[in-house]
Amino acid sequence: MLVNGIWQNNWHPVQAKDEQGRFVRQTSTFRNWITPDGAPGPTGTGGYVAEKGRYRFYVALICPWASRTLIARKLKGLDDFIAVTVVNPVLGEEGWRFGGYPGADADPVFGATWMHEIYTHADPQVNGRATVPVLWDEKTGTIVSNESADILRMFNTAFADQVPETVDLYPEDLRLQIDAWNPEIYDQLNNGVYKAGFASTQLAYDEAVAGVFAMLDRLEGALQGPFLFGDRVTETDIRLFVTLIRFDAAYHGLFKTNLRRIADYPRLTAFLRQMLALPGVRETVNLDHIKAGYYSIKALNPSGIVPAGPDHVAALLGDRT
Ligand SMILES: N[C@@H](CCC(=O)N[C@@H](CS)C(=O)NCC(=O)O)C(=O)O
Repeated sequence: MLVNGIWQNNWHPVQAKDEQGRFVRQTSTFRNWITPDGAPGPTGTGGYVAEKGRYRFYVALICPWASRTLIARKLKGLDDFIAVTVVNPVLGEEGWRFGGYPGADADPVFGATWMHEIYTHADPQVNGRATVPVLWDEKTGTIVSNESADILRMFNTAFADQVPETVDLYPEDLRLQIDAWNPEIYDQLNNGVYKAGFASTQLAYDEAVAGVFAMLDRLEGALQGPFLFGDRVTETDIRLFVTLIRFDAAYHGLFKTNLRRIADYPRLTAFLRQMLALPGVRETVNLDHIKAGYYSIKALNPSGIVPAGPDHVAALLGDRT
């Protein structure tokens, strides 16, 4: 991590924990918004006008937080508006790095080696972890946002008058439901699997696993299909999808969330198929990056061996049974 813009060699790839051994995720540091006219968004300062080609998006395909924003970019038809740079899925000795793995890109802006260099270009005194995703403004040379929940929402609205795509991922009439489900799904499931995986006490692990499966059971009961709130796909579906699609291949084994697989839940499995059938969503799922990335976490898998299976994405797509 970075302290006053200096990379710390004693950083720990596992994030902070509380006194009971529970994993604690850092909060994001850059919270500005791209808006149609550059007016400030709900947080941060203004000046970030929705201009085609102005912004670059740094992501890791292993990362569920980055992936939820990549899916929004696809569903909103923003491929030609916002360029993407994919980092190496294996967290290196100085965090995320560029290139050196199939499907990982070089940094086209600075030719940087490490993601933390992008952070110090934005703010030479920056403090905190060099996380992905990062939304970079090529015009002012800074980070607009490194908070995926905000980025998902700004992709929903900022370029709306410039693209033909009409899908609304945060529609007015569903906001109450979306705002009620999002934090619970986040706490028990999206971040819940990490709390199980990085627990350093039995108590913290037991608590987290109970939360994960309580939420999966609840979702299995609530999903009438095709999506959580009916016929329309919303940001809650995207937030749910990114964890479910990683579950059987990574969390079930590495994070020990192994009471059941998603494949054991018929409705959650049908939901995954629906999501994968949406335009562009399949392209955001890279099982090789997901497995290589998670199984390279030395604290959890010292040998670094990546398991052979399962190829559940192919199974979901019907390539194989
Ligand atoms: N609040 C952030 C969290 C992002 C996050 O934790 N990203 C992880 C990868 S999935 C990361 O970059 N970790 C590197 C580190 O913590 O050093 C968001 O949702 O955008």
